[in-house]
Amino acid sequence: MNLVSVQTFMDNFSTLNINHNNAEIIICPSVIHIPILKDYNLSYVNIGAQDCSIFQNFGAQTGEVCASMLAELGVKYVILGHCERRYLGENEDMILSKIDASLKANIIPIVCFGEDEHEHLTMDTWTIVQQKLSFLKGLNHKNTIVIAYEPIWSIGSGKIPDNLYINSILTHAKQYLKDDGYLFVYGGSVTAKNARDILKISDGLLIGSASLEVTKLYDIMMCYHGL
Ligand SMILES: O=C(CO)COP(=O)(O)O
Repeated sequence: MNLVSVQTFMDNFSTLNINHNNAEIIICPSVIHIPILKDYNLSYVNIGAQDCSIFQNFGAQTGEVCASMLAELGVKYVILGHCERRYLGENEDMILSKIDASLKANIIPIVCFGEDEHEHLTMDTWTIVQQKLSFLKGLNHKNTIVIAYEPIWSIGSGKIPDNLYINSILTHAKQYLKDDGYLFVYGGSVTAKNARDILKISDGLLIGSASLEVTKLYDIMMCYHGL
Protein backbone atom coordinates (compact mmCIF):
# COMPACT_ATOMS: atom_id res chain seq x y z
CA MET A 1 0.00 0.00 0.00
CA ASN A 2 1.17 3.53 -0.61
CA LEU A 3 0.74 6.53 1.65
CA VAL A 4 -2.59 7.64 0.15
CA SER A 5 -4.14 4.17 0.29
CA VAL A 6 -3.05 3.70 3.92
CA GLN A 7 -4.62 7.03 4.85
CA THR A 8 -7.83 6.20 2.96
CA PHE A 9 -7.93 2.78 4.61
CA MET A 10 -7.52 4.29 8.08
CA ASP A 11 -10.08 7.06 7.40
CA ASN A 12 -12.64 4.40 6.49
CA PHE A 13 -11.58 1.93 9.18
CA SER A 14 -11.77 4.51 11.97
CA THR A 15 -15.44 5.25 11.15
CA LEU A 16 -16.52 1.60 11.55
CA ASN A 17 -18.75 0.67 14.41
CA ILE A 18 -16.72 -2.18 15.86
CA ASN A 19 -17.62 -4.14 18.93
CA HIS A 20 -14.02 -4.64 19.84
CA ASN A 21 -14.76 -6.67 22.97
CA ASN A 22 -15.16 -9.71 20.79
CA ALA A 23 -11.74 -9.82 19.21
CA GLU A 24 -8.32 -8.32 19.40
CA ILE A 25 -7.61 -6.38 16.23
CA ILE A 26 -4.01 -6.10 15.07
CA ILE A 27 -3.06 -4.10 11.99
CA CYS A 28 0.40 -4.79 10.57
CA PRO A 29 1.34 -2.11 8.03
CA SER A 30 4.69 -1.62 6.34
CA VAL A 31 7.08 -0.25 8.91
CA ILE A 32 7.13 3.18 7.27
CA HIS A 33 3.34 3.53 7.74
CA ILE A 34 3.26 2.65 11.44
CA PRO A 35 3.30 6.31 12.59
CA ILE A 36 0.17 6.95 10.49
CA LEU A 37 -1.73 4.26 12.35
CA LYS A 38 -0.44 5.63 15.61
CA ASP A 39 -1.80 9.09 14.78
CA TYR A 40 -5.34 7.68 14.58
CA ASN A 41 -4.93 6.57 18.19
CA LEU A 42 -7.61 3.88 18.02
CA SER A 43 -7.74 2.29 21.46
CA TYR A 44 -9.17 -0.96 20.05
CA VAL A 45 -6.38 -1.52 17.53
CA ASN A 46 -2.96 -2.97 18.27
CA ILE A 47 -0.16 -2.18 15.90
CA GLY A 48 1.98 -4.97 14.45
CA ALA A 49 5.05 -4.95 12.23
CA GLN A 50 5.73 -7.26 9.29
CA ASP A 51 9.28 -8.11 10.30
CA CYS A 52 12.11 -7.07 12.60
CA SER A 53 15.88 -7.30 12.65
CA ILE A 54 17.78 -10.25 14.12
CA PHE A 55 19.51 -7.62 16.29
CA GLN A 56 17.65 -6.50 19.37
CA ASN A 57 19.15 -3.05 19.65
CA PHE A 58 20.19 -0.46 17.12
CA GLY A 59 23.86 -0.17 16.24
CA ALA A 60 26.12 -0.51 13.24
CA GLN A 61 23.53 -2.44 11.18
CA THR A 62 22.63 -0.13 8.32
CA GLY A 63 19.03 -0.44 7.23
CA GLU A 64 17.92 -2.75 10.04
CA VAL A 65 14.79 -2.03 12.07
CA CYS A 66 15.22 -3.51 15.54
CA ALA A 67 12.46 -4.80 17.79
CA SER A 68 13.38 -2.20 20.41
CA MET A 69 12.88 0.56 17.81
CA LEU A 70 9.49 -0.91 16.89
CA ALA A 71 8.53 -1.00 20.56
CA GLU A 72 9.26 2.72 20.79
CA LEU A 73 6.68 3.23 18.03
CA GLY A 74 4.05 1.39 20.06
CA VAL A 75 4.31 -1.91 18.16
CA LYS A 76 2.86 -4.83 20.15
CA TYR A 77 3.16 -7.69 17.63
CA VAL A 78 5.54 -8.68 14.85
CA ILE A 79 5.02 -11.18 12.05
CA LEU A 80 8.08 -13.44 11.70
CA GLY A 81 8.99 -16.16 9.24
CA HIS A 82 6.32 -15.27 6.69
CA CYS A 83 6.96 -17.36 3.56
CA GLU A 84 7.50 -14.14 1.61
CA ARG A 85 10.40 -13.32 3.99
CA ARG A 86 11.71 -16.89 3.75
CA TYR A 87 11.83 -16.57 -0.05
CA LEU A 88 14.24 -13.68 0.57
CA GLY A 89 16.55 -15.86 2.63
CA GLU A 90 15.18 -15.74 6.17
CA ASN A 91 16.05 -19.06 7.81
CA GLU A 92 15.06 -20.71 11.07
CA ASP A 93 18.13 -19.44 12.97
CA MET A 94 17.25 -15.90 11.93
CA ILE A 95 13.62 -16.42 12.97
CA LEU A 96 14.79 -17.67 16.38
CA SER A 97 16.97 -14.55 16.79
CA LYS A 98 14.02 -12.37 15.82
CA ILE A 99 11.74 -14.17 18.30
CA ASP A 100 14.30 -13.57 21.03
CA ALA A 101 14.74 -9.91 20.06
CA SER A 102 11.01 -9.25 19.93
CA LEU A 103 10.28 -10.96 23.26
CA LYS A 104 13.04 -8.91 24.89
CA ALA A 105 11.34 -5.79 23.52
CA ASN A 106 7.96 -6.96 24.89
CA ILE A 107 6.63 -7.52 21.40
CA ILE A 108 4.60 -10.68 20.75
CA PRO A 109 5.92 -12.68 17.79
CA ILE A 110 3.47 -14.09 15.26
CA VAL A 111 5.53 -16.97 13.83
CA CYS A 112 4.36 -18.30 10.46
CA PHE A 113 4.77 -21.82 9.19
CA GLY A 114 3.20 -23.85 6.42
CA GLU A 115 3.76 -26.40 3.69
CA ASP A 116 4.08 -25.83 -0.04
CA GLU A 117 1.74 -27.53 -2.50
CA HIS A 118 4.04 -30.51 -3.12
CA GLU A 119 4.44 -31.10 0.63
CA HIS A 120 0.69 -30.74 1.03
CA LEU A 121 0.09 -33.50 -1.49
CA THR A 122 2.80 -35.87 -0.30
CA MET A 123 3.10 -35.48 3.48
CA ASP A 124 0.72 -36.19 6.34
CA THR A 125 -0.20 -33.41 8.73
CA TRP A 126 1.80 -34.78 11.66
CA THR A 127 4.98 -34.92 9.55
CA ILE A 128 4.38 -31.38 8.28
CA VAL A 129 4.00 -30.08 11.83
CA GLN A 130 7.11 -31.88 13.08
CA GLN A 131 9.21 -30.76 10.13
CA LYS A 132 8.10 -27.11 10.17
CA LEU A 133 7.99 -26.52 13.93
CA SER A 134 10.98 -28.51 15.19
CA PHE A 135 13.07 -25.33 15.32
CA LEU A 136 10.75 -23.99 18.02
CA LYS A 137 11.13 -27.05 20.25
CA GLY A 138 12.83 -26.17 23.48
CA LEU A 139 12.26 -22.46 23.06
CA ASN A 140 12.24 -21.23 26.63
CA HIS A 141 9.75 -18.40 26.80
CA LYS A 142 7.40 -17.05 29.40
CA ASN A 143 5.47 -14.74 27.09
CA THR A 144 2.76 -15.44 24.57
CA ILE A 145 3.83 -16.48 21.08
CA VAL A 146 1.30 -16.67 18.26
CA ILE A 147 1.81 -19.50 15.78
CA ALA A 148 0.24 -18.79 12.39
CA TYR A 149 -0.44 -21.78 10.18
CA GLU A 150 -0.25 -20.43 6.64
CA PRO A 151 -0.18 -23.08 3.91
CA ILE A 152 2.03 -21.51 1.25
CA TRP A 153 -0.19 -22.81 -1.54
CA SER A 154 -3.17 -21.06 -0.01
CA ILE A 155 -1.66 -17.60 0.35
CA GLY A 156 -3.23 -15.26 -2.18
CA SER A 157 -4.52 -18.19 -4.27
CA GLY A 158 -8.17 -18.39 -3.23
CA LYS A 159 -7.51 -22.08 -2.41
CA ILE A 160 -8.01 -23.13 1.18
CA PRO A 161 -7.69 -26.43 3.06
CA ASP A 162 -10.92 -27.82 4.48
CA ASN A 163 -11.59 -27.39 8.18
CA LEU A 164 -10.72 -31.00 8.96
CA TYR A 165 -7.25 -30.49 7.54
CA ILE A 166 -6.66 -27.13 9.27
CA ASN A 167 -7.89 -28.66 12.52
CA SER A 168 -5.52 -31.59 12.13
CA ILE A 169 -2.54 -29.27 11.63
CA LEU A 170 -3.48 -27.01 14.55
CA THR A 171 -4.21 -29.91 16.89
CA HIS A 172 -0.89 -31.57 16.04
CA ALA A 173 0.93 -28.24 16.43
CA LYS A 174 -0.54 -27.83 19.93
CA GLN A 175 0.44 -31.40 20.85
CA TYR A 176 3.90 -31.00 19.38
CA LEU A 177 4.77 -27.72 21.07
CA LYS A 178 3.14 -28.78 24.37
CA ASP A 179 3.07 -25.29 25.80
CA ASP A 180 0.30 -23.09 27.12
CA GLY A 181 2.10 -19.96 25.96
CA TYR A 182 1.15 -20.45 22.33
CA LEU A 183 -1.91 -19.24 20.45
CA PHE A 184 -2.73 -20.78 17.07
CA VAL A 185 -4.18 -18.80 14.18
CA TYR A 186 -4.82 -19.55 10.52
CA GLY A 187 -3.89 -17.50 7.45
CA GLY A 188 -4.33 -18.07 3.72
CA SER A 189 -7.20 -16.91 1.48
CA VAL A 190 -9.39 -15.99 4.45
CA THR A 191 -12.68 -14.34 3.43
CA ALA A 192 -15.98 -13.63 5.15
CA LYS A 193 -17.24 -16.89 3.60
CA ASN A 194 -14.77 -19.18 5.37
CA ALA A 195 -13.81 -17.10 8.44
CA ARG A 196 -16.57 -18.24 10.77
CA ASP A 197 -15.77 -21.94 10.31
CA ILE A 198 -12.04 -21.41 10.74
CA LEU A 199 -12.62 -19.38 13.89
CA LYS A 200 -14.36 -22.39 15.44
CA ILE A 201 -11.07 -24.30 15.38
CA SER A 202 -8.45 -21.56 15.73
CA ASP A 203 -7.61 -18.67 18.04
CA GLY A 204 -7.73 -16.12 15.23
CA LEU A 205 -7.00 -15.22 11.64
CA LEU A 206 -4.06 -13.75 9.77
CA ILE A 207 -5.70 -11.97 6.87
CA GLY A 208 -3.86 -10.75 3.78
CA SER A 209 -5.61 -9.45 0.67
CA ALA A 210 -9.10 -9.37 2.18
CA SER A 211 -7.81 -7.01 4.87
CA LEU A 212 -6.83 -4.36 2.33
CA GLU A 213 -10.47 -3.41 1.73
CA VAL A 214 -12.24 -2.08 4.79
CA THR A 215 -15.65 -3.50 3.82
CA LYS A 216 -14.21 -7.01 3.32
CA LEU A 217 -12.28 -6.77 6.57
CA TYR A 218 -15.40 -5.58 8.40
CA ASP A 219 -17.39 -8.56 7.10
CA ILE A 220 -14.69 -10.90 8.40
CA MET A 221 -14.59 -9.15 11.78
CA MET A 222 -18.35 -9.61 12.06
CA CYS A 223 -17.76 -13.37 11.91
CA TYR A 224 -16.46 -13.15 15.49
CA HIS A 225 -19.96 -12.27 16.69
CA GLY A 226 -21.94 -15.08 18.22
CA LEU A 227 -19.12 -17.61 18.15
O1 LIG B 1 -0.07 -14.12 3.76
C1 LIG B 1 -1.13 -13.86 4.25
C2 LIG B 1 -1.20 -13.02 5.44
O2 LIG B 1 0.06 -12.87 5.97
C3 LIG B 1 -2.37 -14.36 3.71
O3 LIG B 1 -2.65 -13.69 2.53
P1 LIG B 1 -4.06 -13.91 1.81
O4 LIG B 1 -5.12 -13.72 2.86
O5 LIG B 1 -4.10 -12.85 0.74
O6 LIG B 1 -4.06 -15.29 1.26
